Amino acid sequence: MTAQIETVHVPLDGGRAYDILVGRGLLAGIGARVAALKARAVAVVSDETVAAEYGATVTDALAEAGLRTALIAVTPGEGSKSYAGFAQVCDGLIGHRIERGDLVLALGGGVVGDLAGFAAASLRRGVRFVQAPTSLLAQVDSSVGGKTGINSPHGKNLVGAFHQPSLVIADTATLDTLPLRELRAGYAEVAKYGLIDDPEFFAWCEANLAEIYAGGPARETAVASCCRAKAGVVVRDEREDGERALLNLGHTFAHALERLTGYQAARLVHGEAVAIGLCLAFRFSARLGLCPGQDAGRVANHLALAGLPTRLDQVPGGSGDADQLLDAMRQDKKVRDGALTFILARGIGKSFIAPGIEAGAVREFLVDELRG
Ligand SMILES: NC(=O)c1ccc[n+]([C@@H]2O[C@H](COP(=O)([O-])OP(=O)(O)OC[C@H]3O[C@@H](n4cnc5c(N)ncnc54)[C@H](O)[C@@H]3O)[C@@H](O)[C@H]2O)c1
Ligand SMILES: O=C(O)C(=O)C[C@@H](O)[C@H](O)[C@H](O)COP(=O)(O)O
Ligand SMILES: [Zn+2]
Repeated sequence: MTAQIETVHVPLDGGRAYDILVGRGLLAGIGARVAALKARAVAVVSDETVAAEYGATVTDALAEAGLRTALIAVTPGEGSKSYAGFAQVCDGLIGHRIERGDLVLALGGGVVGDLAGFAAASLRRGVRFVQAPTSLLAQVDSSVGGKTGINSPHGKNLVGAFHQPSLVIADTATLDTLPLRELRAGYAEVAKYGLIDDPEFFAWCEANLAEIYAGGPARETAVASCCRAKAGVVVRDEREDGERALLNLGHTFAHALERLTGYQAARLVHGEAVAIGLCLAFRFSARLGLCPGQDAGRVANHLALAGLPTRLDQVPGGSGDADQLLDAMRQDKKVRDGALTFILARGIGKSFIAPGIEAGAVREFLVDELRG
C-alpha cells in the first residue's frame, strides 16, 4: 500500500522535465508509472544486495504492466563504479537487446544510479533511464540532477556524462532495510543542504535527527526537502557553470579521501568522506577568518552526534599526508587554470564558491589538521 506521495517537479526544458516521487511503498506500483513512459523493455540495473531484496518486486511489477524485463546485478560497493563495472552493465544491456526506445531502471544506491545512468547515456548514444533510489544518499541527492559516471584510479567521477532521468521513484520504505552505517552516510548529504544555504533546515535537522533515523514522517520530510532544494539548483544551473558547484560543499576534501582510500567501503564510504569534508570546509573557512569558529564547531558536533567521522584521524588505515591529499585535489573538476576552487562558508547556510585558493594555504591547513 502506498501512503502519502510527495511530488517534486524538475522543470527542465527541451522535453526533459521530470517528476521525483517520494513515499512509502512506491515500488509495488512502479509498473504502471514506468509503462506510462512508453517503452517496450526495461533493463533493471541493481547491485546484488538490493536485487535480492527488491529485484523481484520491481521486475514483477514491470512485467504485470506488460513490459519485457531483464535484471543486471553488479557487486555492491564503490568498486563497481569502474571501467569494469561500466563494461559489465553496457554489455549486459546490449546482450538483452535494449533498444533506443527502451529504458534502463537504476534500482539501488548512488553507485548503481551513477553507473546505470552513465551506461544509459552511452548505450546506442543514449537511452532514457529511471532512478529508483534505495539508499538515503541516493534518495536525497544522487538520483536527482543527472550527474552520472564512474571513478578513475586518478579520482572520483572523472569519466561521466550529464544525463537526466525521465522519472525518479523514491520508495522510502526501502530505507527500512538499509544498514545503519549507510543511513548515517546518507545523512551527511542531508545536513549538507542546510549548510549550503538553508540554516533553518540545518536547525530542523538538529532538532529532528532522532526521528529521521527512526523513520516516519520526518524522514520523508527530509528526503522531499533535499530533492526540492537540489531540483531548484539543477534547473537554474544544470551543467555546473556556476551555482551548482555549491552542491560540492565538502567534496574537494571528500573525493581526495575516497581516492586515497582506494574506494574501499571497509575504510570509507562517500557519505563518511563528505562528513569529514564538510567539517574541513568549515574549519578551513574559520581559519581563513571567513566563518565564526563556533559555526565550525556546531557542524562537527552535529555530524558526530549523527554517528559520522569529522576528522582526518578517523579514516581507518589513515587519510594520506598533506601532499598526497593536495595531489589528489588537483584532479578536482572545479580546478581552473591549475588553481583549486573550494566551496567555503561565512557561516551555517552561507556557503560560497571560492576560486583561486592558494595550494600553500590548503597544505598548511591539512598539516595542522593531521597534527590533531
Ligand atoms: N550523481 C550524483 O549527483 C551523486 C550525488 C551524491 C553521491 N553520488 C555517488 O553516490 C555513491 C554513493 O551512494 P550510496 O551511499 O547510496 O552507496 P551505494 O550505492 O554503495 O549503497 C550503499 C550500500 O547500501 C546497500 N543498499 C542500498 N540500498 C539498500 C537497501 N534499501 N537495503 C539494504 N541495502 C541497501 C548497497 O548494496 C550498498 O552496499 C558514490 O559513488 C557517490 O559518488 C552521486
Ligand atoms: O549534484 C551535484 O552537483 C553534486 O555535486 C552532488 C554531490 O553530492 C555528488 O557527490 C556529486 O557526484 C559530485 O559531483 P562531482 O562533479 O564533484 O563529481
Ligand atoms: Zn556527494
